[in-house]
This record gives sequence, C-alpha cells and structure tokens, in this order.
Amino acid sequence: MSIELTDIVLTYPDGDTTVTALDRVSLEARRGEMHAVVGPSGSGKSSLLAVASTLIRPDSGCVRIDGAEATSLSPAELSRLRMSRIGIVFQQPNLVSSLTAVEQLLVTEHMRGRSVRSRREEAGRLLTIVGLDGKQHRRPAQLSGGERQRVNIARALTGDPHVLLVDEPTAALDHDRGAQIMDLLADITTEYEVATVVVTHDTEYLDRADTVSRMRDGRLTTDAIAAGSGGARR
Ligand SMILES: Nc1ncnc2c1ncn2[C@@H]1O[C@H](COP(=O)(O)OP(=O)(O)OP(=O)(O)O)[C@@H](O)[C@H]1O
Repeated sequence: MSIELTDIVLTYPDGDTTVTALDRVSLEARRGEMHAVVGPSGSGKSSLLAVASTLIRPDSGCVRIDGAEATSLSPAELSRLRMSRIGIVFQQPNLVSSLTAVEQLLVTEHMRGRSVRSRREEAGRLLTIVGLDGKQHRRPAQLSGGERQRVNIARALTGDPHVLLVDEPTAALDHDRGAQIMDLLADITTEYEVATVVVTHDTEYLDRADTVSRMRDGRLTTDAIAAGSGGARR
C-alpha cells in the first residue's frame, strides 16, 4: 500500500465555531492504481489532498506513505518524505514564464538538491512521455493549456515518486483535452507504478480510475460499482 489515510478528521476555525472539512475519512491507493475522488465545490477535496500530501496535519487520524506514519514524523522528516515519495500536480500549473518546459523540470530537480546537468536527459525523457517531444524548449506562452498541464504532470514525476496527488487536472480544459489528460494519468499510474489520487468535481472521466470515491460535506463513500473495475482503457 503506498498511501493510506485512516479516520482522518480535519477542522478549520470559523469565527466562534469550527468547520469539519474531513469527517472520519479513510482512503487508500496501491502503486499502479488510480483512485478518483469526486465531489462538489466545498465538499473537502482540497483539504483531503492537503492532508494526503502531508502539507496539513489533521486533527486526528493516520496518514501512511509507503508504510511510514506521517503524522508521527518531525517537520524535517516530513519534508524529506514529501521530497522523496510524493509528486503533486497542482490545479494551476504555476509555470515560470521565462523558463522552457525542460527548465521547469530542472528547477524542481535543483530544489531537490540534484545536479541539474545529470538530470537533463531524464527531464527530456519525462517530457517525451507526457507527449511533449519537440516542445521541450518552448516557454509557457508558446504552449496550449493542455500542454502546460502536461509539463505540470512531468514536473511532478521528477523525483520518481511512489504517490502522485492530482488536483482538478481537467478543470481548465475542454472535453477532448480533459479526456487526454485523464488517459495520460491512467497510463503513468500503471507504467510508473505510482499510487495516484485524483480529486475532481468532473464526473465525466471517472471510468479511467480503478476506484471512485464520492465526497460530500467532508464524508467519503467508495463507489462499489466502479471500485476495482481496472479503469476503462485497460
Ligand atoms: N482555510 C480555511 N478556513 C476555514 N474554512 C475552510 C478553509 N479551507 C476550507 N474551508 C472549508 O472547509 C470545507 C471544505 O473545503 P475544501 O476547499 O477542502 O473543499 P473542495 O471540495 O476542495 O472545494 P473547492 O473545489 O471549492 O476548492 C468548506 O466548507 C470550506 O469552506
């Protein structure tokens, strides 16, 4: 099991009271599996990703990444765990406008403390895998929205993560591009053997996932029909 959340409770202060964003949420994904979490705005999806990525510590419950219990680690240990095991695809690609696609990946490698020179070839390979062969030296303004999202995904794969957390990957894309990005995520999940968790409000592409859970008012229920279907394209 690569990522396992058990009985997670997360509350935020709200004036004199509190909002329960996650209410005893449990979720798991093994390497090579894609778990989609679908729910409307405000249901708790971003909070779930923030806890899964170890960026927010829950009030209670347990987060295990590759068997390591994140909730019991020090901030420095957590930071190392995040760097070495978790790739995050943020909703907004947040690319640096002056850098080419390959440089976007190399900046991340640099921040991970790796030699940029030795990682250049790997960065090029990752961009080819996400379908950007021949566009590696383009800057964000020279790429389409779908292509920028592909750079975003390649960047999240730079550290050879075991867990890939993806926030609303199709939010800014039309139907065809959205379908292509979900297909790409399903392919990467199996080929790289990552445990992928995708949160989305979009119900259209759920057939790509091995497991589908639905989030409403901070509660998660797993879809018995879709669970274990193996994804539509496999
Ligand atoms: N920093 C915060 N302070 C107080 N309440 C918050 C905070 N962040 C989220 N919430 C509340 O927690 C609940 C879950 O929010 P969350 O952003 O996780 O949902 P979401 O499904 O990701 O929604 P969206 O798609 O709109 O981002 C909502 O009621 C929201 O208003």
